[in-house]
Amino acid sequence: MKLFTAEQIRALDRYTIEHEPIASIDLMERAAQAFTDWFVQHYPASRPVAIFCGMGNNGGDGLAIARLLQAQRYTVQCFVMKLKAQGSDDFETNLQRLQELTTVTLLERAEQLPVALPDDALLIDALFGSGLDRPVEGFPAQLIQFLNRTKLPTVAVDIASGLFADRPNGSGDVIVKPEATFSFQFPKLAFLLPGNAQYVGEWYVGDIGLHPEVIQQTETSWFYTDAAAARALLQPRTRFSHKGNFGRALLIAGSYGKIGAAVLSAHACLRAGAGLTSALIPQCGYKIMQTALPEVMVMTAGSNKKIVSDFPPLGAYDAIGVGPGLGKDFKTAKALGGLIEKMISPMVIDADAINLTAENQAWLAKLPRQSIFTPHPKEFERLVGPVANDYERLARAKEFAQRYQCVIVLKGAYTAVVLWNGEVHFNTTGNPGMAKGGSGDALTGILTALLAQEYDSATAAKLGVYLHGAAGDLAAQHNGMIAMTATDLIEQLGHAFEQLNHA
Ligand SMILES: NC(=O)C1=CN([C@@H]2O[C@H](COP(=O)(O)OP(=O)(O)OC[C@H]3O[C@@H](n4cnc5c(N)ncnc54)[C@H](O)[C@@H]3O)[C@@H](O)[C@H]2O)[C@@H](O)CC1
Ligand SMILES: Nc1ncnc2c1ncn2[C@@H]1O[C@H](COP(=O)(O)OP(=O)(O)O)[C@@H](O)[C@H]1O
Ligand SMILES: [K+]
Repeated sequence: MKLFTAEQIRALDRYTIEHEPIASIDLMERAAQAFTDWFVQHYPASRPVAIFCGMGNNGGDGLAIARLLQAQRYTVQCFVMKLKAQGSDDFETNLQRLQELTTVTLLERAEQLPVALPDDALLIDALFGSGLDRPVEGFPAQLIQFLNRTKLPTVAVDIASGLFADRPNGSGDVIVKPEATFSFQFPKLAFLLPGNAQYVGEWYVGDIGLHPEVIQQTETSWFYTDAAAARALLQPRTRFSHKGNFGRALLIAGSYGKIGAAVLSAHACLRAGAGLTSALIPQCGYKIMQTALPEVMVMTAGSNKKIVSDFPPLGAYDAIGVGPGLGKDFKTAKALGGLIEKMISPMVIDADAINLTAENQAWLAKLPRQSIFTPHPKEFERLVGPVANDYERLARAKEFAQRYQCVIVLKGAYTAVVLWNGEVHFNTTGNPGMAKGGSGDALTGILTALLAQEYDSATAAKLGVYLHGAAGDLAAQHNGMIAMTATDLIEQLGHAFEQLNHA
């Protein structure tokens, strides 16, 4: 699915108005109706509702929502933040329509705050939408601070007031903190960035019927991978397949005390469908791996029993994943540098292999094209240096992926898969139960398995990240987010594939 900037969404609105055609006031009514339909499913009519409206089209939505909720027997109080004499045309029309039914309270200055609200009120924030063009100051900021201080559950219309849809806010910006956001047609880029979590809450998207043709034609480099998008990436496994079709995968992982990382990544590799899974691990892990995973072929190499310090010829493998629990011994580093020089097919580079690459930046030029890096935010900063905010992180990842023709998987909630062609694909699966040691090791195994099955790097990364999160979601259903482990996630991979197959 595509993601668009606020400016592009405005253009899509305009095109729809002109070509559907539909009057802009009717498009606003459609948006307000979509919000209202969602709202009545989530919040009971027994709770009083207070709606705070600005004077642009977001405020116009708020006024229409007030009228529609009243028709659904909600008790609604409506406030308009009056900053100027005249609002947008559709705001004014909706103001008139509402005032024929009920009184609207105008808020113009700080002395009118605090506004008395029932203890069980639900707040709807329709002060500013995607038309926000500067940080909020003065009276609007005081009003937002008041709303946040009430601690009453708040739902944002389209986007929380004060939050920029597609560029960074300043650290002191005043922004509504909603428990949920209901957005029109598309999620905003801002929703997918970790720094904005408190300004988004749970987000939902409602279809308002923007013109499908123009959505298809409008170019973007931002996407998100939902079930339909992931389903389209899946290759069928035919009746006549044999293990040779599904590739030989190798994990290079583990060190003394971290053999578990090697076991987890090899286990995930098996469950993600590699034909043959091998592991190159330190000698001290030999029995552990053979016992834990009899399906995995194990090699040990090097004189130091605690680390992997020597790589035998590895030409026989279709895909190699390196890094989980590997450690950063200088002998390991030397062997890894040699491997990177020799390899020609894409590799998965995770954890300590990322940290070692960060310390040996000369390797980057020699890296097989289309290799996949899987850094969490700290590992990414080791690779490229400090970044100031989520937007800069994405920009730096794009630069890096383009320069070294690789894929960067920026891990976190809404993991971003950044491709060498400049595309960014946000993942939609996963949950905080995965923020636990071992989840990342599982991802490395999955990606290596998909590369071994001849998925190209971009597809492997998008599909693998989706399946990893989907398996994490199933593990959370069965074990709960608190108790679930990386092994639980891996054991759900089969169900995650099945679920996707039938999506
Ligand atoms: N036809 C459309 O364009 C549709 C638009 N919709 C709604 O329209 C919204 C966008 O409407 P608008 O473009 O009118 O924008 P807003 O409603 O976000 O408000 C923009 C107004 O606020 C002013 N403003 C911006 N930042 C400010 C600040 N920091 N302090 C004080 N004033 C500030 C602007 O100068 C402008 O007058 C969307 O978020 C959505 O809710 C929906 O009704 C769907 C259809
Ligand atoms: N809140 C969250 N929502 C979704 N996925 C998450 C969340 N927190 C962590 N994850 C996922 O869990 C994995 C953690 O990986 P990583 O940080 O490398 O941990 P480890 O190395 O301990 O396994 C990543 O794939 C990340 O995207
Ligand atoms: K809003």
